[in-house]
Amino acid sequence: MTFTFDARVARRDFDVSFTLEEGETVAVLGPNGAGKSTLLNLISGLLAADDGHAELEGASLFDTRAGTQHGSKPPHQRAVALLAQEALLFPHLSVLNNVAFGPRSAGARRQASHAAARRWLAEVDGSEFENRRPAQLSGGQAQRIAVARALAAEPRLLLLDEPMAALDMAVTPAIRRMLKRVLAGRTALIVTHDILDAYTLADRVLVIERGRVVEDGPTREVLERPRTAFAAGIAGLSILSGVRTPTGLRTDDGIELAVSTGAAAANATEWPAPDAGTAVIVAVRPSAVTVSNRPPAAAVNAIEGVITDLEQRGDLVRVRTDRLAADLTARRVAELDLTDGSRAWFSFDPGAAALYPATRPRAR
Ligand SMILES: Nc1ncnc2c1ncn2[C@@H]1O[C@H](COP(=O)(O)OP(=O)(O)OP(=O)(O)O)[C@@H](O)[C@H]1O
Repeated sequence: MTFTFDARVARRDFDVSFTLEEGETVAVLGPNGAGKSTLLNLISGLLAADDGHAELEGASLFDTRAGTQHGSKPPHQRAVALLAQEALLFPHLSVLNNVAFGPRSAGARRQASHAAARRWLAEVDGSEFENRRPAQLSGGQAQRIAVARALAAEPRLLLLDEPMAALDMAVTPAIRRMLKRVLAGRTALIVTHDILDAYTLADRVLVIERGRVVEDGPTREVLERPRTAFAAGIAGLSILSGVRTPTGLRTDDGIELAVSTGAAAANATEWPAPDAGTAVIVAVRPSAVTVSNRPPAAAVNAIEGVITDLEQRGDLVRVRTDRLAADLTARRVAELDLTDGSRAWFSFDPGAAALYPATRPRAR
């Protein structure tokens, strides 16, 4: 294990433990106020835990169990680099000297630190800016330089706090590509609200809610078989929980649903279908859901819902209820006269849903 973390902060109701393998990039997802920044601040040394310990490649970052002599290491001695939303470059230094700052602070001579800085600038496609001042860079260019500066300090763990959130949408694909390159094989945690970042950059996903880890698993596993409403929401799926029956499941509110789990099913589970009686979850894509004003005669799975929200998404409208959501054309929404608070029937084909155990098998 490269990194072990276990900490509590009572005044923030925070209690989180997890480990990272060498070279693993993990996306941290969670709603506002969940504790994502608290986690990064504890690791980087900007916040002290009431109780807990963290170890990076055998070196203790903090350990409340060990008494004062093994207490908390100051941030600059942790071999951890934190990349914030804003680039936060030193305004009075050139780009080259910004990137050379880490190696210089670690004792490298001017020439060696400049050579290292040029290597990292090339890595982020930022060589052409080496003589500029931060004020002469666009947001995307500044963020590239901030990445080079963080990496030039040769951290053993890189923390990224929504690194693309403050950028113009037009530059995010290029920055995401650059991050994919530099994060390959690097031990890193990236806080993001973006499912594309998670898929592109992370091997694994941790979902944090109310100061607790509520999901932890390989990226595809968490985003394609979510167990919590938050993960389902970010993955754009509707989930219903219930108990496995011979033909599908009975939801917690007593609705019988049929779900095909054979190899021919669209979302066949990768492990044997759960036994009857076990707690299961069914996930349905809004694009697979049909909406009608009356109970559909032939539909196997039909659930009546009260519409809570209508959201225009490109050429479709996502119609949400407290149970299922559907993507419909605006014309269809008008034909069905759907508005907030109105009732409708939402149905889906048994082969269009994924059924899986409510508890995730342990990844490791
Ligand atoms: N400086 C602070 N002092 C006291 N409580 C704080 C402080 N900062 C955050 N909190 C509380 O700690 C909890 C976790 O907040 P945190 O900022 O870590 O969440 P977050 O997941 O990073 O949220 P966001 O996505 O909004 O940035 C919240 O209840 C928050 O109100």
